[in-house]
Formats: sequence, structure tokens, C-alpha cells
Amino acid sequence: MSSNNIYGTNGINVNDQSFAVVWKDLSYRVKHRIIKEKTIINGISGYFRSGQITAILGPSGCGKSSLLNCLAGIKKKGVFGSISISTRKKLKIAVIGQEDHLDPRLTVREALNYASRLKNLENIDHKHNIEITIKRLDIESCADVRAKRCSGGQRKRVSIALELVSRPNILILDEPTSGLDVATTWQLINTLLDLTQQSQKGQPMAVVATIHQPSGKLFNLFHSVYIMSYDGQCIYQGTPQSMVNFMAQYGMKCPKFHNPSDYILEVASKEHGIGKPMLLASIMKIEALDLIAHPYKITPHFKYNTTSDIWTLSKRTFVLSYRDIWMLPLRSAAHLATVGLLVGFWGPESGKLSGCPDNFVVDGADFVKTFEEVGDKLNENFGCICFIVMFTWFGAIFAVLLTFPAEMHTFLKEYRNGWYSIYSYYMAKVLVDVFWQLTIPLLLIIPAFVGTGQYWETERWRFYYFIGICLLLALSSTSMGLIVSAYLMNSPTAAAFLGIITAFPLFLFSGFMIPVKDMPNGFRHSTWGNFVRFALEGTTTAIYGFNRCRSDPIGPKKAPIDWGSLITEQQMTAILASDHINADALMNTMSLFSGQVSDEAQSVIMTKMDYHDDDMYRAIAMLMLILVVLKVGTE
Ligand SMILES: Nc1ncnc2c1ncn2[C@@H]1O[C@H](COP(=O)(O)OP(=O)(O)OP(=O)(O)O)[C@@H](O)[C@H]1O
Repeated sequence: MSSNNIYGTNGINVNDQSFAVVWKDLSYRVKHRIIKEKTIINGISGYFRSGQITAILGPSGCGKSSLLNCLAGIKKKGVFGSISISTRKKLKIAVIGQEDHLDPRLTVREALNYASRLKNLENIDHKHNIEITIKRLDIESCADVRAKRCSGGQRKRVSIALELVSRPNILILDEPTSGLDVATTWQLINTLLDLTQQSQKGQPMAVVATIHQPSGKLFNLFHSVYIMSYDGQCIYQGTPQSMVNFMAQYGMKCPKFHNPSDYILEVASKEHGIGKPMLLASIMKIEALDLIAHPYKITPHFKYNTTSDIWTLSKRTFVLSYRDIWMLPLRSAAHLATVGLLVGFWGPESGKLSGCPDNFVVDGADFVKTFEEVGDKLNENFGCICFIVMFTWFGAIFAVLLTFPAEMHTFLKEYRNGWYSIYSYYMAKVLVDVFWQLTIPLLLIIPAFVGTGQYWETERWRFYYFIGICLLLALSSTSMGLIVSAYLMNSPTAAAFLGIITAFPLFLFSGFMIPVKDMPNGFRHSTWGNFVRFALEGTTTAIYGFNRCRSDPIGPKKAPIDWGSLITEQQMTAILASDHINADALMNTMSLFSGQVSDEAQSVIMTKMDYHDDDMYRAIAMLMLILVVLKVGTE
């Protein structure tokens, strides 16, 4: 090994207390539409070690963030080469991305409290831990302020504090100084420097950060700098102080009074010609031949306390949901306002008619008129039930589509940093969601059911089944919302659009427009996955099925209708010849109606829609099945 070699075992020697991470011939390639494969990181080597802060610099788009993601294990696909570590001990890695993703609804102290409880497995004094962290990061002035009110610099510090509550061994930061003024940047880097010097349970911390164009003074603060060129290659690693000499060795003299970091960045972005970064990259490749890989692999290893995590996450999710100043009041107001519209539109008598024989046998009245009136009213009420079902679906899915994308980024950040398992997060979300889903939709379902005069007076169970089916639908739509949001987490507008668009096929094939039995084969089969169909089938059957005609309290029981006496042969001939009466529709409704004038009498709507009592149980079973499938999908 040559004496002036940057790498070499001396450079990264480690003792029992310290550790080093070494990457050799690391490449990162991604699929590309035109050139098939794009190389982002191009066979680079390097290291960082505990007790030091290593700054990664380079022109914009050279692959700094990609390198951090590879080192942190966030990127795995398309990563080639080796990343090794000098210790067998399990090290905690915390990654802080360019965006801080702090929840605006929590104060800094509250956020730290949840972080401390989620991240520390041991039973520690959380209050003490939080106070120490607040002092270390110098965020006393904003400790009791909600995150949205913190300044840019404070937000960066809070992000670091959230990770520090569990004392990570490696802290990886992507552009922690972006958007900060010179003084705040200086303060932040000094805080990071302090962290590397403070022992973490006997093990010093390693800090790696990408930095954009530091001042000369700031550049000299780093223990080690790692410079990348425009094409994802390494052109220098070492102390900032020795960089000028290193470059001068190869004919690249930093002009007097020129900031050395600016000069190497100019070289890195080929401002002084393409040959200079190529030359430095080749030299670094030769130097890296002496870089010795360590025997152990970095394997992010997280331990969880699932029960305690679910409890802490549930508390946090609950606090966040009721602190959302718009969502909860708006959702509640929308449900209540819709009840007003619904009752005003359909009226309190909407559900009174049963569609049973009693409705049609009115002494002295014109049968045809009565039948049409009853049929129309029943259809109107069927529309009312369909509206309740659709609103339940909409209300539940939109609440998720609009709120989840913001939470998703926080979840990903915390999950990747080992705060908790997906299972804990999911369970907490379900527990809290179920609470809201069992309460908010009820603001619409109960008053709408009672206000539109649906039948339940002597058979309360109809009411409970109706509510139960609507709540199952609300749970299913929430799960669907979670899946759509998760897939489209970077595009909440697309998620909301998809949410609106899916309403149409769900509604169209729910059986409201055309009874399922009358749909063409392909469409009919597709309705097996349509939870709106089953909710409509279940709720309608709960109201009109199960011998409603026998227990119908409206009017005294009448004798079965004698069609022959109601419509004489001459009348029938006249009906068939009439231009005013739609003979086909009349015959159709009459035939439906004649089917129920028996001991098995059932509401005409059941006959018309081809619903049977068992359909209610099938609807419940199908909604549960769809819910399970969607919940599995959510995971
Ligand atoms: N998955 C991907 N598919 C296609 N291109 C990608 C992918 N990931 C990164 N890139 C490209 O790789 C290059 C490096 O990206 P990266 O974010 O690592 O750069 P950077 O040096 O951190 O940039 P900046 O300093 O501007 O944040 C960019 O050109 C980026 O567009």
C-alpha cells in the first residue's frame, strides 16, 4: 500500500468500540424506457466510520441520495457490489430523508413521546429521554409547539430528534441543510458533529449526510468528504484539508481565494472538461483496490414489542384523527346535512309502503292506478335505500383517499427506521378506523332510516341488520381506499379520481339500474366482487324480505286478489288495445303480483328484483369475504 493512499486498512481501522461501513464496487442500475438500463451509481467504493461525520457532495442528480438509499438498505433491486460492516453487533440505522414528514397535528414533545415509546424496547424513563433529546438538539423553544408552526431549521432538528430518542448507531441524512440559511446550517452541522462525539452506550455514532455547496468554513468541519462526479463515480474521499493537495497532484490546482469545495464540484460537473473527473475517478478506483471489505453484512434487524406498539400507535392515531380540524367536523356535517336532504327529498312516508297485497286492494279504487302508484312509490324508496348505501360507500372511501397519502409517507419513514412492524401499524389503524367507521356513518344511517319511515316498528331486528350491512360496506370501502391510496401514494389526485370513477361501475352494476338477474352474463358475473350490489341486496331484503307481508302492520289483512273479478275479459281486451296503457308493463307487473297472492306473499320489490330472504345472509357473507380479501390486500 502506498503511503499516500486514501484508503487502506489504517484509514478505517476500528477497535471494539468503533465500527466502519465499507462499500466496494457498488453500482445501482434502474430500468429505462429508451436505453433499457440506466446506471445511476457506477462501481464506486468508499467507507464511513463511527465517531465521524461524512459529507457526500456532488452535482445535482449525480446519485447522492441513491447512494444513501443503497447504504441504508432502502434500495435493494438493481444494487450490485458489496456493503460490509466491521462488527457483528446489531446496529441501529436511522434514515432521515429530504422531506421531514412531521405530523402537523402533534407538538414536538408529543411526537417525541410517541417516538420514544415506539422505538425503545426497554422500559426506560421516557420523560427523561425526551428532555435530554430536546436539550441535545436545542429545540426547547419549539418543544410545545405543533410541528407545522416550527421553522425550517427547527423542523430539521425535530426530525433528527425523533430518530435520536432510540440512540441509533448510524444516522443517515439526505440534505439536512437544504432550505436553511448559513447560520442555521452551521448550527445544525455543529450539532451533528457533537452527536458523533457523544458515546452511544459505549459506541460512538456515525453520521453520513449529503450536502449541497457548503461554504469553505463549513466544508472544513467534516471529518471526511466523499465527492461524486456527474456520472455517479467517486472522485475523492478523504479529509477536506487534504483534498486540495490530492487534486494538485493530478494537475488540478484550486485557484487562490477559491472555495475548494466549489472547485471540486466544478470539476465533478465537468465544467473544467470531461477528462478531469474521469482521471480522478480512475485514480479512486485504483486506490480502492486496497480497501478491505469487512466480514459482516449490514442487515437491518428490527425488534418490536408488538402489543405495546399497537397500544401506542392506536393512541397516536386516535389523537391525530380527532385533531384533524377539517376531516372530522366536515365528515360529520356532510353526513348530517345529507340526512336533511334525504328526509326532505323522500319524505317521512317513503318507507311506509310494503309492496304487499294489502297495498293494492283498495275498495272502489281503480286497480291499475293504485298498482302504478304503489310501484312508483316502492321504486322511490328503493332509490332512497340505494342512496344511503352509496353515500355510506362514498363517505368512507373519501375519508381515506384524502387523508391516507399524507400519513403514508410518515408511515414509510417510521417503518423503514424500525419504529414498528406493518402488522402493528395496520392493527392500530383498523382499531381506530373501526371506531370512526362505526360512529360517523351512523350519523346518516340511523336518522335516514327512521326519518324516511323505513319499517322496523314491530321487528327491530330489520333495523339492526340494515345498520350492520351498511357498516360492513363502510369497512370494505375503507380497505379499498387504503389499497388505492397505497398504490397511488405519490398522486393523491389520481387516487381521488379513481375513487370517484369506481363509483360508476359499482353503482351501475349494483342492481339498482337493472336487476342483476337481467344483466348480460359477463356483467352479471362481475357483480360478485361488487360490494355495493351486496349492500343494496342485503339492506333491501332486511327491509322487505322475511315475511314482511305477514307482519305488515299497514291495514287489515285482505283476502287474496281475484284477478278475474277485478279485470274482466272485456277490460283486458280494452287494455291490450289501448294506446294509453303500456300493456306489456301492466302484464309484467300483474304476473309479478299474482305470484305473491299466496301464503308465500312477499313484497313486490322482492319479486321485481328477484331478491330472496337468503340473499341477506349471502350479502353479509360476501361483504365479510370482500372485507377479508381487501384487508389482506391492504397488508
Ligand atoms: N428509480 C429510478 N428510475 C430512473 N431514474 C432514477 C431512479 N432513481 C434515481 N434516478 C435518477 O438517478 C439520478 C440520481 O438521482 P439522485 O436522487 O440519487 O441524485 P442526487 O445526487 O441526490 O440529486 P439531488 O442532489 O438533486 O437531490 C437522477 O438523474 C434521477 O433522475
